[in-house]
Amino acid sequence: MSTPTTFRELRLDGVGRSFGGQDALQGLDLTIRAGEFIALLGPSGCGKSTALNCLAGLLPLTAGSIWQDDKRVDTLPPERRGFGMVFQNYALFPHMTVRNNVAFGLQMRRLPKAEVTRRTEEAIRLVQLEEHVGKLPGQLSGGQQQRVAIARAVVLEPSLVLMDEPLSNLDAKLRLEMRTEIRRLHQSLGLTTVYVTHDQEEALSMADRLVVLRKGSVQQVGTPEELHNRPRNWHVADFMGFRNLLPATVAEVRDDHVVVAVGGLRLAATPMVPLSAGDEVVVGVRPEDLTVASGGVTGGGSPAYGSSTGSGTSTYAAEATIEARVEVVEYQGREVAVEARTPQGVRLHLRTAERLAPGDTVSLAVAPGALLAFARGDEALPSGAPVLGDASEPATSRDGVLATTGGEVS
Ligand SMILES: Nc1ncnc2c1ncn2[C@@H]1O[C@H](COP(=O)(O)OP(=O)(O)OP(=O)(O)O)[C@@H](O)[C@H]1O
Repeated sequence: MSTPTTFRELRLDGVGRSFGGQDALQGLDLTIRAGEFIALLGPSGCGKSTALNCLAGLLPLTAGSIWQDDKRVDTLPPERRGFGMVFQNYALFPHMTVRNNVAFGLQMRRLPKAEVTRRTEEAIRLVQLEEHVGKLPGQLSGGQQQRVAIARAVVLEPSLVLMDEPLSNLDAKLRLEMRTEIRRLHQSLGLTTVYVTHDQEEALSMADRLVVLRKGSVQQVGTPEELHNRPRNWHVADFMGFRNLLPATVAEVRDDHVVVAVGGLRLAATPMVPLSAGDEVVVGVRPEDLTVASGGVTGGGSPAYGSSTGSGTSTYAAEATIEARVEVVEYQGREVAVEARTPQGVRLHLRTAERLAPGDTVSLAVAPGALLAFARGDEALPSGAPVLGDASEPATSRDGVLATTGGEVS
């Protein structure tokens, strides 16, 4: 089956939608190139589904326009846009077999019987459901049902496929399998796909480009690598796994980094925006970029993991370190997720293969370049953000600054 993409690009121009005067989506500018896989990503209520429904034609716009090359399409009804849709609730016809569910759209188009049969069989083969063609949806697993929904959408050879959290009803293992499956179909059929999810891992692993939304506004558009390495602001960073977000003050501006005062510590950070001394910022680092310094564990806690003197995993042992006391340890297979607190009251999240136990004291180092500094803005940090002691009074001298900029953030 070939799915000819019938446009070069689809352009959203200042697209907005409000409900009773409240903006659910505002000023969405986005150009989707044919063949791209775009993920709309963001927390619940940020406007992802609104954006998708505007694209689909299920919601009229209250601002802006949508263009397929030179043709305006936001004024067309859904059925004339030629887009395929796959939703979280796959809404298959329960009394129809898999074959008939997939064939239904083609029959509605009154295509010749032989063509309906040929295209239906091909779509079923693509989603690997040949053995199940005669079954009713109720006789299939959730993943198989979702495959039927995908076959039903792609059999119509849509110019654009819209997917709204299609995997959220599936268990963790199936979700992983279907991710690969959807990506494979996207590639092999040459589809153009817009995929809504709140799962950053899903978005990063599947999409060519991500659009991060927050409160109805675009925060950043970029490739997975760009968003992962250079989140534009701390809201995007929060979504990209920077679990440690701390309010801080810029103490000094140096050539390629800034020194920030944070919870009684002085740390070197990579500025994500131009900064001056005295600026209020948010600094962020991922749990996996906080490493336990060599020989940096002192036992003393409960034996949940067996307290350890730790052989150390850090390559930055020569640098200054942050002392913290382990409070919570969660087993996560090869690694543990740890919550620890500094004497100044800074709560930190880290991931480590060290066998830590609550009560242990650890010396932590920040991986070079991994601490990023963002403009503060006037919004509260996310709940669960580390708790601070006194951030205004650096306790350590200039010599105690953690050198974190040995490796540039690309
Ligand atoms: N029909 C509606 N009437 C009024 N408000 C609405 C309507 N649909 C959505 N909203 C509001 O618009 C905002 C964005 O909703 P939307 O469903 O697009 O978010 P979302 O990012 O898809 O969230 P989720 O992941 O929870 O589905 C929310 O504040 C929501 O309450």
